Amino acid sequence: MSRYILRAELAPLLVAHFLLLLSPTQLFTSAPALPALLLTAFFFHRIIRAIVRTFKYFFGVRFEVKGLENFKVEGPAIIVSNHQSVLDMMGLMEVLPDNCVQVGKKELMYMGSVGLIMYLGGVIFINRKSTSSAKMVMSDVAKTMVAENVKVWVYPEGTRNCTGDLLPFKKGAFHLAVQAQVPVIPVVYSSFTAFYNPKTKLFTSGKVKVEVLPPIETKGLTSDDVTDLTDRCFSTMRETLFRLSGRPSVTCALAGQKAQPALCSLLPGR
Ligand SMILES: CCCCCCCCCCCCCCC(=O)SCCNC(=O)CCNC(=O)[C@H](O)C(C)(C)COP(=O)(O)OP(=O)(O)OC[C@H]1O[C@@H](n2cnc3c(N)ncnc32)[C@H](O)[C@@H]1OP(=O)(O)O
Ligand SMILES: CCCCCCCC/C=C\CCCCCCCC(=O)OC[C@@H](O)COP(=O)(O)O
Repeated sequence: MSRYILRAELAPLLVAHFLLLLSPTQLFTSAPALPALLLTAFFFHRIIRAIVRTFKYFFGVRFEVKGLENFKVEGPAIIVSNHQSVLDMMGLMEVLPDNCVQVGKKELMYMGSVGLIMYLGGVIFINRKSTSSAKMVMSDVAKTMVAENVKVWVYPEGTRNCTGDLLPFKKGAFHLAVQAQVPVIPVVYSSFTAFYNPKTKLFTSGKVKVEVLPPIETKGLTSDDVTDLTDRCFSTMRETLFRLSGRPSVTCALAGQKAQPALCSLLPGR
């Protein structure tokens, strides 16, 4: 089992933390608690996923998912998706494949219990302010994800963006895919703008369309191909985002070239 996933063996401590009933000593000495703790550790990901998936009923958000079969690639992969708000965590759990960890900014680790859940869940924390340190973490991940058969979920925009469009993609996810020679699987969530106001953080009920797109192979690609790969993925995801959000399609005349937003912002429909 993966080194990342194995962080979940600490999950029983989290249960105690929440329940505030048992001290760590009691936790480990209490014989009746042991099976429950082992079960929690073993099923940690499933438990968290199941809990977060219930949130949609309280928030009135519904998800319509297509293309889940595209996750059925043999072995590891990089999953890239658009990131609009913290509500994405519900969308993440709707489709999250097994043995998949996410890349997150390191500040999230210090969010108390939620940070602890993320740590235990195997989130790979990076320092966005230091490209060199983020690159070092990512190249370590490139080695271990193959050895341990783990999929890695990255938000290539690098920050939340609820404008109905995509921000320029950072290249880390694509370097990672090329270094590990694993496919990139794009996942697109339709725009929340119809039901969510990121400034006031107020939202009404709404439906989110999710599409898992076919894997993009990286076998044989080198670091020289990363910019092209990033642009290709950006164009495909942007077209899908617009289609799912019912926005006029961008047949980006520049898509075959460098289709990053600096250029696409010049197009009609923005
Ligand atoms: C069921 C289980 C429950 C578990 C618990 C629940 C889990 C929920 C967790 C949810 C987590 C959600 C987290 C959301 C976030 O935090 S999003 C923010 C953090 N994520 C990211 O930032 C990822 C995207 N960013 C990147 O990939 C960046 O590229 C980064 C690596 C951070 C570097 O940033 P920056 O310098 O700003 O970007 P550039 O892409 O422009 O890169 C600069 C140049 O460096 C080159 N580069 C980049 N990466 C590499 C690399 N790995 N190797 C070699 N070179 C690299 C890049 O090419 C640029 O150079 P050129 O311009 O091409 O010359
Ligand atoms: C007994 C257990 C009870 C469990 C309850 C479940 C709790 C939920 C668990 C895990 C999911 C929480 C994840 C919250 C992560 C927030 C992600 C997020 O949106 O971060 C912002 C970051 O991307 C970008 O930051 P900026 O836009 O640059 O600023």
